[in-house]
Amino acid sequence: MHISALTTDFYELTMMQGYFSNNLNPQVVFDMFYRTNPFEGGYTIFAGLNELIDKLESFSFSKEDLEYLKGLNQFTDDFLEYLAGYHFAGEIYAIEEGSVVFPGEPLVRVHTTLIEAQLIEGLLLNNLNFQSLIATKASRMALAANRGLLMEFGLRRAQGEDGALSASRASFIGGSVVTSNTLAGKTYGIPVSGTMAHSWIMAYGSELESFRSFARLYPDNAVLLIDTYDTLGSGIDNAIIVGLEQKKLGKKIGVRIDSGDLSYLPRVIRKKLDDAGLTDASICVSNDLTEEIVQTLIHDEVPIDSWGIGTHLVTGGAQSSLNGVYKLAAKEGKDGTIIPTMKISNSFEKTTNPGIKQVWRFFDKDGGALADLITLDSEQVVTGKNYTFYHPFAEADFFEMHKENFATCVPLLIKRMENGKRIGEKPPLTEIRENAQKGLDSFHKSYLRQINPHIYKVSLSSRLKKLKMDLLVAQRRKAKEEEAMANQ
Ligand SMILES: Nc1ncnc2c1ncn2[C@@H]1O[C@H](COP(=O)(O)OP(=O)(O)OP(=O)(O)O)[C@@H](O)[C@H]1O
Ligand SMILES: O=P(O)(O)OC[C@H]1O[C@H](OP(=O)(O)OP(=O)(O)O)[C@H](O)[C@@H]1O
Ligand SMILES: O=C(O)c1cccnc1
Repeated sequence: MHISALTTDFYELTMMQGYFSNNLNPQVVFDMFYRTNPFEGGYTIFAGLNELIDKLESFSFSKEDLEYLKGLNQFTDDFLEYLAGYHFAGEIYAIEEGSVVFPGEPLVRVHTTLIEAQLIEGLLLNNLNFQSLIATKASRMALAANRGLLMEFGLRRAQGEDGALSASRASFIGGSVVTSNTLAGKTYGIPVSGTMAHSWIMAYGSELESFRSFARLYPDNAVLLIDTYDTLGSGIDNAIIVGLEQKKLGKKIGVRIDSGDLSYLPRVIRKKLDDAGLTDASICVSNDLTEEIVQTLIHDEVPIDSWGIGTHLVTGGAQSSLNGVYKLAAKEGKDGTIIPTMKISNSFEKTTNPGIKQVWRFFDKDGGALADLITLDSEQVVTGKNYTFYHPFAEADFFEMHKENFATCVPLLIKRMENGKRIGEKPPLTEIRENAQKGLDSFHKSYLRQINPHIYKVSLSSRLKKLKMDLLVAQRRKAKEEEAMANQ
């Protein structure tokens, strides 16, 4: 999957040229993390990683790309020559794609040279932010639908056809079952499916004739759209006529309702289908569905078997982006040692966590997730020991994780790329999807609920907390000394 290395913010290139000409190119570690869960929810599904790895493997500048850059008259021949030979040669540590993740945790660690690390920021954030947003939205919709059949119909409403394609991938990871986007079927192996448009019915002389024709053509997947003229006046009656004909052939039908009161209509239609002996006919609904509408309909026990959702699934609806960022966490000093770095902000919440870090997830004996601990990578976390979990922002808050209270602890960041190449096999999308479903199952449902979810605790180890505080104090002392010097 070749992506031009011009897929970068222009300031990366100007900074890179500066580093290049000043001979400033130490080894660095960048972290990708996000600060708040989307949709006011309690979690995020991490998605986009394996596509990012594919893209990084071939991220390079073509001859035309370099000519374009030359034409901007801002780059030296030496630097352009360097770019001509550029390919990503770093290491990537990342949490497994499909995992349930939380704010503040490093989801990806990039270990490479400063110049290389800078170039990939836009590509990395674009892939991970968007796909994680949509996978999370899909999982919320699938949970709201009580794991009912979620059909992704987003192509016509997504942000560009490329946005539609990656949204189909992410949505499948999060919990949709089929896509209407045929290219997503071919590209990712997602099952494709669909019903029929109003134009099908309107193209025929009669609604009945159009239903009959479709059912004969596609006897194993005939979902008849019953709201073109009059849902209760003609649509359902014609669907029942065709349904009974198909039943004699040993086939079942479905109906789709795309307008009207989606709480009232399915109940009436279910009764009519059942009374006609078509108890196995399915009911699909669509029309600007949101997770809130889905949840309300499920709560009201409306008899719906499948949900066709486009707009609010593939765009994120009310929230159209995830706020993932990419920050320098460590750099190589002059003597080759690794120096932890942090972005110090006036707000403690925006102050980053320094150093090369690991994330450990603690589980109880039944496999239930208890809390996550961010540690320095050099720390060993084992069972049979007590751990103090420090609040990431509230300086005086902590709790004790006693050794009797957890059964296992697992490191989440694993090396996925070395020398710019993927380690191991690329997992099939179905495996990533299963990982997401298994991950969700390991959390108490209070963390997953749509409104006011319980806050899952992500904490700092005592060593990481001490490093952070030491760096903060050192930085403040330095600032005070500089101020005093300036006032002399
Ligand atoms: N992320 C965190 N890391 C460490 N300590 C935390 C964190 N969040 C909360 N605490 C501390 O843990 C204790 C319990 O926290 P809080 O009251 O927020 O959670 P709770 O919802 O009541 O607890 P629980 O989830 O155990 O039911 C408090 O002392 C609090 O300061
Ligand atoms: O509503 P969404 O969640 O985006 O889902 C996709 C919608 O696309 C189709 O409608 P179409 O574009 O034909 O317009 P319509 O609503 O007028 O039928 C379909 O009938 C759904 O209603
Ligand atoms: O197959 C369908 O029913 C479908 C596909 C895309 C958009 N709306 C509906």
